Amino acid sequence: MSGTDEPRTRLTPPEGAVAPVRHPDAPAPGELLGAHYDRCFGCGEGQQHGLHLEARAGDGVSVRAEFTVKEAHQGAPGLAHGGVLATALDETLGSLNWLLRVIAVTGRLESDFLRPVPLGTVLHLDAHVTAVHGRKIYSTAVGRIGAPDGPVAVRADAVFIEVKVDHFIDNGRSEEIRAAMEDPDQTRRARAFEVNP
Ligand SMILES: CCCCCCCC/C=C\CCCCCCCC(=O)SCCNC(=O)CCNC(=O)[C@H](O)C(C)(C)COP(=O)(O)OP(=O)(O)OC[C@H]1O[C@@H](n2cnc3c(N)ncnc32)[C@H](O)[C@@H]1OP(=O)(O)O
Repeated sequence: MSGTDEPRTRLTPPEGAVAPVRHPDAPAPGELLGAHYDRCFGCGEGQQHGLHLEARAGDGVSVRAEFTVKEAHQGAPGLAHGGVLATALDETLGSLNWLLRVIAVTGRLESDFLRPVPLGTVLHLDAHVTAVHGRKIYSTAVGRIGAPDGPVAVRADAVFIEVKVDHFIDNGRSEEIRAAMEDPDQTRRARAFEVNP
């Protein structure tokens, strides 16, 4: 990557960036996206202490997600851990890529923590893609306490970088890759492997 860039400029879409285009086969607004991997710490149903975050498609290239802060997610007593909240933002922002039908990984994630988030809170997250430039996907998210119009507790800006499926094959552990490929869940398989537009 262009290592001389200042961190902040890396979150600003460069000249020539374009508006994101929702894929024609993207799930309809309101539709549940489902997990991309059953062991994902963010969205997997098979990850006992994971966030079990549920994201739904929104209009355009946007998603809405919910995450309930559980006992295993604490940092300070009775409060969500900041890293866990960053994970919820990361997962929500990452799920946007399914509406573009692109596989992408987080390149940069910058978070603001504005209010403490108590255990038991349902965090309502809203995210959308702001721009695309080559393989770079720029997005932003906000998380509110208790209701879709609740007080803002967290927000983040991110750049995701588009990758080929080979990124996971070359870097992941073969055991888990094999298991993921054999997953009988159609949606998960599609989200992981069949993303060619
Ligand atoms: C058959 C089995 C298959 C299994 C498939 C499973 C599929 C599952 C489906 C979906 C998975 C989604 C998972 C969601 C989970 C939530 C999201 C996460 O937490 S992801 C994990 C955390 N992130 C990482 O682990 C990235 C680690 N980093 C890297 O691997 C590389 O650095 C990578 C790929 C990001 C870039 O490396 P380069 O060599 O490909 O590309 P370069 O040339 O360096 O960069 C390309 C462009 O991007 C910019 N860029 C790169 N890094 C940047 C950064 N950190 N900030 C800003 N811009 C960056 C560069 O400046 C360059 O821009 P210019 O084209 O020159 O304009």
